[in-house]
Amino acid sequence: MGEVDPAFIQALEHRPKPQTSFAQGIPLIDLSPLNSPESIHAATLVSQIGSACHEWGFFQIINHGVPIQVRENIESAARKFFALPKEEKKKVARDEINPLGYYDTEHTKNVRDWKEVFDFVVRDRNLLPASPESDDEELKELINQWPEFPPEIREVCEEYAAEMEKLADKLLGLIALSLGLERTRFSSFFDEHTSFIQLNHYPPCPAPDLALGVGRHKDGGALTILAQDDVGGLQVKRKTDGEWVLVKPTPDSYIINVGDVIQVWSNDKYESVEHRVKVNSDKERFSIPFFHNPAHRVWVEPLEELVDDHNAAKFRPYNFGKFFAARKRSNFMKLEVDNIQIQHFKN
Ligand SMILES: O=C(O)CCC(=O)C(=O)O
Ligand SMILES: [Fe+2]
Repeated sequence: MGEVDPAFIQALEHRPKPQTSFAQGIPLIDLSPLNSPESIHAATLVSQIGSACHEWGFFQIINHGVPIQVRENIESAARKFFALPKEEKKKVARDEINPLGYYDTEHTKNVRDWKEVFDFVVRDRNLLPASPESDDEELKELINQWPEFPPEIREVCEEYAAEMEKLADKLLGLIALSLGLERTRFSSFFDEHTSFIQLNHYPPCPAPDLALGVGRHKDGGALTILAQDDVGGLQVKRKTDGEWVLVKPTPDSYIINVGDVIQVWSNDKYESVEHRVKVNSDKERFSIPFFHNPAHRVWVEPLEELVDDHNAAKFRPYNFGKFFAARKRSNFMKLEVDNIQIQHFKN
């Protein structure tokens, strides 16, 4: 196995096949009708979003309204930060008390990911349950740790986060409409949202056929908005045939995916789809996901409008904060048990 620590090695059935071509058919959706006064265009957009959520669980958007400069600023700050010596990055290392900051030890399904990360929350000093235990009512504050270098990092991250909140609001409105609900149906769940942003760096890997940048997983929040660079590596498990397909990078676009919470709210009409990240032996890759999560107090369950006598609720309610705390703990260290999944709440 040469230079690669066995902690990174995927089981045989999860190793990526060599793959050079990009997938066809992942929907590319133009959001410009949102700025058009003609509602006919907006109706087409809503149906495109609905089909994409139903058929793929993933889509890309263009003309999304996020200024290119805001994205370039955070991308450039991320490159500068990850280029620092490890000792410098470790000055803002996360630990068991504070889960935010820098780390290079994430595990997905108990195999180590080939990446380094800087995490921050969008609402600083936000509250989350202190532990996943249901009888523990203690809450803890999430506090961002900002690096000293590059000096602009805090400002550009906060500017980017504000744009992501606006975009997420628009997307949630479209998703609500596509389910036949009011545009603002989801709004109250996000009043004190626990959304966070990750700066990801995937260094070149000497064993790209054995390790993964991020192992297969589903996102546990409501919605993810991902900025990926032009290297490529994100693979989605295509619903029609279960094949892992590579998402083609499109300049100035964002990749959107439905998370577990929308799967539950929609009572399985939309599905949170598995995905993973392939690494590369010669190129490093950067990506920036924004994970839009409800407030910790929210009990996630199928929406009453989408449940009736013919369509029973497929999930029992679960508390979002406790779910999130359980996920965070299993990412932090290698555990002997599988991490929590919405399947555990299936009726
Ligand atoms: O880097 C990427 O392309 C995706 C990362 C991802 O899926 C995640 O962090 O949840
Ligand atoms: Fe993900």
